[in-house]
Amino acid sequence: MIRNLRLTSYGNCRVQHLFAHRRVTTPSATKIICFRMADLQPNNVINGYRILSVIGSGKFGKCYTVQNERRAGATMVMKVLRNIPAEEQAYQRELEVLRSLPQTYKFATFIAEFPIDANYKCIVMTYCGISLHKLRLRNDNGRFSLENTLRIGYQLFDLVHSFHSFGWLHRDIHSGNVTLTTDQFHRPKLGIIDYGLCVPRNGPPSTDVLSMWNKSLYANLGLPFSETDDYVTIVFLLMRCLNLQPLDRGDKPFDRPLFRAAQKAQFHHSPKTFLSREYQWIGKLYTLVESQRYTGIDINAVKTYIRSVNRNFDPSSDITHAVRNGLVIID
Ligand SMILES: Nc1ncnc2c1ncn2[C@@H]1O[C@H](COP(=O)(O)OP(=O)(O)OP(=O)(O)O)[C@@H](O)[C@H]1O
Repeated sequence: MIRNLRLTSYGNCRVQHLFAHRRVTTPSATKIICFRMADLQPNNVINGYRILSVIGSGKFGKCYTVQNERRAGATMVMKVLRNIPAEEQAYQRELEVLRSLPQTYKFATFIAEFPIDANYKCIVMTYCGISLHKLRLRNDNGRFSLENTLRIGYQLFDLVHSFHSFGWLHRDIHSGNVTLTTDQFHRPKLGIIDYGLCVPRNGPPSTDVLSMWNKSLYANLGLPFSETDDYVTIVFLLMRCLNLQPLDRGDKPFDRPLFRAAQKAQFHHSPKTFLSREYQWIGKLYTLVESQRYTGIDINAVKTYIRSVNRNFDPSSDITHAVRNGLVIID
């Protein structure tokens, strides 16, 4: 305990010292700045935000939960990113999307932005809860129940539809970017985060090759990204919820883009051959979503189909969760 306190206060001094020097504009003062990621420890204060804990790291940086030091209350997220040209576009896009979205539990929204030094910068945004990826790994069998998977699918089609209505295609929907949060009535709901890969919905066609397991065949081939490609990723996310990896059979080089595209093409042609009998519904859901590629999604038709998977069960009901050893879990 005492050791922790010492470490914390060392870290605090260092960061405050750093900001004191940032206010001085002489060249010699600039040289003193020597921020390291290691300075971001629980209890340190950066620009008025007190760090609570690390919640994740990704391609672009590290994320922390923080609280405003002066107005303790809501937990927020601080994303710390390296200041390098290769990441500038994603950084600017994330800011643009955060600023454009309405204040709701469904999406992260903008709170603040500031540089730490010449090498690092931060975005502070609203906190949207725990990712489905983390929640799934809390279960011994690494999966959610069929009922909760259907509830997740039922909600996600509406959620992505709502995201599109604000003018963006997400392009990176996966279980690490979908969170379990609560609405204003404290009911469990899903949220979508991480907007660095977004493109405007009605902008110039985006033809990046997105060669990833959870992306559509079309995105893997670099064809213009459309709403349908975001919806197709929901189908792959549902497979993950059930810990299914039908495209990655372990015996082939699935990590190679060309091989992956070929596998995707086979799946696209005949999803049922990749899935056992109890999971045929996922293949049919995939085909239903893809069949609407050129007509525009009919969300009600998709939700009606999800309802039909188990007629004794209502997928619009709340996702069931519990607390085990102090951690929220979804069964
Ligand atoms: N607003 C938020 N609310 C809750 N958790 C968040 C939020 N933003 C980020 N996180 C957490 O931090 C993790 C990494 O954040 P994010 O996905 O934005 O980073 P990234 O560097 O863009 O990662 P990726 O590899 O997914 O592109 C997320 O998986 C999530 O656990």
